[in-house]
Amino acid sequence: MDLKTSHNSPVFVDPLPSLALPMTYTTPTSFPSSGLYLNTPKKKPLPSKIEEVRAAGWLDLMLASSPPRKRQSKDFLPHDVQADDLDLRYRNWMVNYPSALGSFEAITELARGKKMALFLDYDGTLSPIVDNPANAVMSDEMRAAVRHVASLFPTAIISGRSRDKVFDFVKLTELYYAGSHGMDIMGPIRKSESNGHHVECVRSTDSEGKEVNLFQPASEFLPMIAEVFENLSESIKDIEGARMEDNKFCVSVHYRNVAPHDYETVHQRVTAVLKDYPCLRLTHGRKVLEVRPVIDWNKGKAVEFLLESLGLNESDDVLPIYVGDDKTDEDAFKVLKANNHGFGILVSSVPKDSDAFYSLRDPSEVMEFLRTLAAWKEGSS
Ligand SMILES: O=P(O)(O)OC[C@H]1O[C@H](O[C@H]2O[C@H](CO)[C@@H](O)[C@H](O)[C@H]2O)[C@H](O)[C@@H](O)[C@@H]1O
Repeated sequence: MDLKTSHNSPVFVDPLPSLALPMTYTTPTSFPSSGLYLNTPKKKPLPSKIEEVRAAGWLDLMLASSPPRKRQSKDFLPHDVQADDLDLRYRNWMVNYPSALGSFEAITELARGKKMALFLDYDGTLSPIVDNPANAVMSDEMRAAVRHVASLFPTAIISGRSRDKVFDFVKLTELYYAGSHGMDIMGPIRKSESNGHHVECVRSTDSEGKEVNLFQPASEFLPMIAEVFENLSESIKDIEGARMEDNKFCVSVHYRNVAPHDYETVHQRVTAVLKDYPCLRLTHGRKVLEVRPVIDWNKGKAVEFLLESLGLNESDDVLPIYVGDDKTDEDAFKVLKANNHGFGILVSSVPKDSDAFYSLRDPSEVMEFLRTLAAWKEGSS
């Protein structure tokens, strides 16, 4: 999908294969009017051949998504040779994406004399990937490591989950939280009232009564998201292992526990429901299809927004670091790279292309990195 609006308007480019739709759709009765909203042009029916190719693209993504966890991959590998091959490929890949732990000295060189700001994804970064999303708890050790860095640097968690849910897992009041892929941000009261995004914030209070800014650029989509959640739940209810998750401004359709021969059915059912919702789009994460509003907002924009709120956006003496494992985190890596302002760290145990600069293998390495960062900061101040 490649929607480009006229000059001065938001641009949204989605690198993923387009949905095999909409063939036709009805205009929703309540049409969100947010300035961030991108009008989807009416599409002509596509020839069925192209539809098949596009659907096949999604199927490939669904099959390839999310590497098996370590224990499982050993079960699948018939020979140690294959494990060695994987390891060799990983080590070759690390030439381009060096370990943030192995390169810690270089990172501290970059950080010297600068204010650091930390942005952390949740699933797959602070908690390991598990079969049931409700069980993706954070360990006490990880919580202590996050609390420690948050006492030393401004720290935010930016997750695809709803903000409330991610807070329930993390339970730390000293952080900022952005849920629903950045569409629900509870951040500090902005230092400057001028804002390049021309967005509106609402004053609110956090769980401790502290004054905060609440920014929800997709709030007009809430009724539509609630409706699509119901329709999708109904539509996939007979697919064994498929699971819905309500993330407030977006919806997840999980297929981690679905048999691979049913992946196509999951995709078909989801796209069939979405035909009636042209202002919602589908993206793909780790064994999850994510439905969200077509607005020009993502984790990258959330990082820019939070940096601005913290008064850290226009200064050369700031080093933002974003740690994440998923495709949606790439938007944040891209922003830091494009602005030449800080860098991303990709959490991955397999080689993959990324706009991150460094890598870490898994959440346990993330924890070690956070601890090392805190120890360095304390030792240097
Ligand atoms: O931005 P994130 O914090 O990484 O959230 C992205 C999605 O994460 C969760 O799903 C993923 O983790 C689950 C628990 O380990 C796993 O079961 C699932 O297969 C993964 O895709 C979350 O449940 C989703 O709603 C988020 O969109």
